[in-house]
Parts: sequence; structure tokens; C-alpha cells
Amino acid sequence: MDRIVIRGGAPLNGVIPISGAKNAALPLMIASLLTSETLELTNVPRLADISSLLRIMSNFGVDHTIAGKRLGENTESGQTIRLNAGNVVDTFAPYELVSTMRASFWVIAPLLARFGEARVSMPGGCAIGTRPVDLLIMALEKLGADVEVDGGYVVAKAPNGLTGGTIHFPKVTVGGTHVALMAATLAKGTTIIDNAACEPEVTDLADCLNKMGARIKGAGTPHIEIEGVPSLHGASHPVLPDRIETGTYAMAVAMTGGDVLLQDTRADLLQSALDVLARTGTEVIPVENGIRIRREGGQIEAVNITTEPFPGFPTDLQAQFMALMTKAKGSSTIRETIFENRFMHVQELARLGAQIRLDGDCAIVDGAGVLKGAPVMATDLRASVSLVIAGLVAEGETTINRVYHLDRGFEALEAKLSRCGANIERVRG
Ligand SMILES: CC(=O)N[C@H]1[C@@H](OP(=O)(O)OP(=O)(O)OC[C@H]2O[C@@H](n3ccc(=O)[nH]c3=O)[C@H](O)[C@@H]2O)O[C@H](CO)[C@@H](O)[C@@H]1O
Ligand SMILES: C=C(OP(=O)(O)O)C(=O)O
Repeated sequence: MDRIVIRGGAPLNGVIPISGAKNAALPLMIASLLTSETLELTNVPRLADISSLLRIMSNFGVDHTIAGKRLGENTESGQTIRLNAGNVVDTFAPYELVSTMRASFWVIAPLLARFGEARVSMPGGCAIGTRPVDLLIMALEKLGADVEVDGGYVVAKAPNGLTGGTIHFPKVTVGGTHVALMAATLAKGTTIIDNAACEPEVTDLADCLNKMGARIKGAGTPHIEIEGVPSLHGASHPVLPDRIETGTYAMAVAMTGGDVLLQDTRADLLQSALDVLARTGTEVIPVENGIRIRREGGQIEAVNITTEPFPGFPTDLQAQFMALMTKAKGSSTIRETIFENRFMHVQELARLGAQIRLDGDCAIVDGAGVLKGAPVMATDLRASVSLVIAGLVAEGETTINRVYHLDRGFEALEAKLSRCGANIERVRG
């Protein structure tokens, strides 16, 4: 199995192009199931999760073409994927295909809305908590679906089509909001989603659905209204920049010191995380078409954070921020409120010498310690990249095993970092 080897100590200087967002591209690709016409998506990142979803879509009979150059061949990094669900032959999504990631479960919504039935395995994804799908099922039931869970599969039926209704989410759920949006676009009448997720990826999905002929108002706020339409048509849509990849490289630069332009991204997608970064003593300078991150000398200041739904500090940047805090002056408290088991990186950071204590939903990080390279391995995507950030400053060699997690969510990670001066390589095997 491949591994990433890092020799720590080099500052980062240069330009890092930010890819399209994995967590936007996945629901957008799934939305292609809502129409028999072609949906063209540009700026799609090259990631294992994208390939896994394409396999699931092909299994339904969705045709696709991929075009675009690889990072390094020219300045364009994104690929263009055209999906056509004009000849869907199956509405069954098997365990082997769905269990590798969370988002694949969301196919249940467009399949049900357009074909009146779907049988989809319970999802997989990062091992960061129990991650039930009860609220997604509730949303479909509110739109008139008959849903049963049988042998690890969710079987949903609406032979006469879905009907608009009011969906109140008792807690904010990104996946639940994606599912409710997609299902409601083809439901008869009006649907209200209350306490909807406000994440930029939800807004991106709603924007694309509106281009396809949907009638959605209020996306990006907790109150969304959808007027159902009988059918949707083809469209072309660019995937928004990856705010988690942006924040990850921003934290890497804060950690190593240096001066890096994060290109093709937007500060408003992660303002709360950038505000926190500024409080650590890192310069955050929004520029045209990107964000410049600079820290030349000086201490990293300790800052306390709490993860929250958007626009709060994202849970998907919690592990990376913890890595940064292992080198801060003083102690910082990191509270995780979204997932009950998202501290799996703590014991691996400890192998590198980090001093972190767990207390319920808080991790207390004592900074300013010396990190020393070691073999490490993580069980989820963002935890894996937190080990990369720590490895960039650890003395000696850090080897990160199980890199398939990184390949799920970070396009050309080694290329992007090594071009800015990091001593990082992938060892195949
Ligand atoms: C592919 C993708 O976009 N994944 C993101 C998505 O995951 P995902 O959509 O799975 O996360 P949710 O927002 O749904 O989960 C938020 C919380 O709600 C709970 N919950 C959710 C659904 C449900 O039916 N019942 C329930 O109790 C979850 O266990 C969790 O505690 O949003 C998360 C929160 O920003 C991110 O960390 C993930 O990277
Ligand atoms: C948790 C993540 O992904 P998934 O929801 O697919 O597990 C993530 O992108 O950080």
C-alpha cells in the first residue's frame, strides 16, 4: 500500500491552486439523476471519492465523459464531467459500492423523486461517529415516501410521486438538507425546509438545481422553500472551491511559516477559520482570486475553538487546527460538537510527541512541544491530513500509512506541497 514520507523543517513558499470541493462535487453529480438531459460539471477534483461515485452512477446506467488536464500539465487543474441519466436501468445501490463513503447514500433522493423507488445500502464514510440516517429518512417520509430499513438497505417507495411538505430538522444536517432539496425539486407542490444547513455546498447544489429548472429560494439560510416542478433539464455548473482544502493549506503554512498564495478560492467560504488563524498570529490577506497566507517568524498563539455548523468553525478543519496547536505557545481547548468520535487523530499526533488530553467533547492541547517524526496512520480523511501538517514541522522522518484516506479528499497533495518547498513524497508499494 502507498505511504507518504515527509522530512520536516522546510517552510512553505509559493502558490497552491485550490481544487473544486469534494463535498460539493458529490451531491452535484448525484443531482444529474434528476433529469434525462446532460449535466455538465466543471472544476471537478480528481479524487477517489469522485471515481467511487462514478462507479455507482454507471451501475444505475448513467453515462459519463471526463475531460480535462492534470495538475502540472497547464494552469487548469479541474476536470469536466458530463453525466447523462437518460437511460437509467436500475435504482439499486449495493453495499460494496455505497459503503466506501457517506455521500453515495444521497442517491436515494433523486432516484425516488424521478423513478418512484430506490433501494440503497446504508452508507459508510469517515469513522467519526455513529452517523445515522434517521433524519434523511424522516425528510423523505415528510414528502410522502414509504421507507423501510431491511437487511442493511433503505428501501423507499413513492409510486405516485412525492408531495411537498414541511421538513423541520431537529439538528442541522448537511446530508439531510441535500436529500430534502433534491427530493423536493420534483415533488408536487411546495416544500419548506426549516433549520436547513447553510453550508456553501448546499447553496452550490441549490444554484445548480435552479439552473436545471428547479424553483428553490432561501438556500444558504436556515429556511428554504422549494416549489416542485414536473421535470428538470440539463445545465452546466462549476463546482465551488474547496474550503476545507483551502483551510488545510492555510494551517500548513501557519505551521511551517512562509508565504503562500492559495489560488482560485474565496475567503468568505471559511471566514470563521481564517479569523481564528489570524488570532494565532498568521497573516491572512484576501487577494483577487485567492488568499495569501504568511507567517514569517514569531510564535504561534494558542486559540480555543468550538466546531459548529456553517458559518462557525468547520468540524472538517478541527484535526488540522489541532495539529497547528501542538506547536502553539500555551494551551488551547478544542471542542468538537458535530461528531461524537472525531478525536481519532489524537493518539497518532501523540506518537509524534504532541501533548493532548481528552475530556469529554474537548481536547486540551499543550503547545510548544517538540514533534519528532514517526510512523503514523489515521482512520479518516481530515485526521490523515492533520498528520501531514504535523509531519511538515516534525524533526526527522514521518511516514503516513493508509494514504487512501488522503486520496479520497486531497487532489495532488504531494505535488502541491512539494512545489512550495516541502520535503514530501509518495512511496508506492
Ligand atoms: C460528504 C459530505 O459532505 N460530508 C460532510 C457532511 O457530512 P454529513 O452530511 O454526513 O453530516 P451531517 O451534517 O448530516 O451530520 C451532522 C450531525 O447530524 C447527525 N445526523 C445526521 C443525519 C441524520 O440522519 N441523523 C443524525 O443524527 C450526525 O451524526 C452528526 O452528528 O457534513 C459534515 C458536517 O459538516 C462534514 O463533516 C462532512 O465532511
Ligand atoms: C467526513 C468527511 O467525508 P464523509 O462525509 O464522506 O465521511 C469529510 O469530507 O471530511
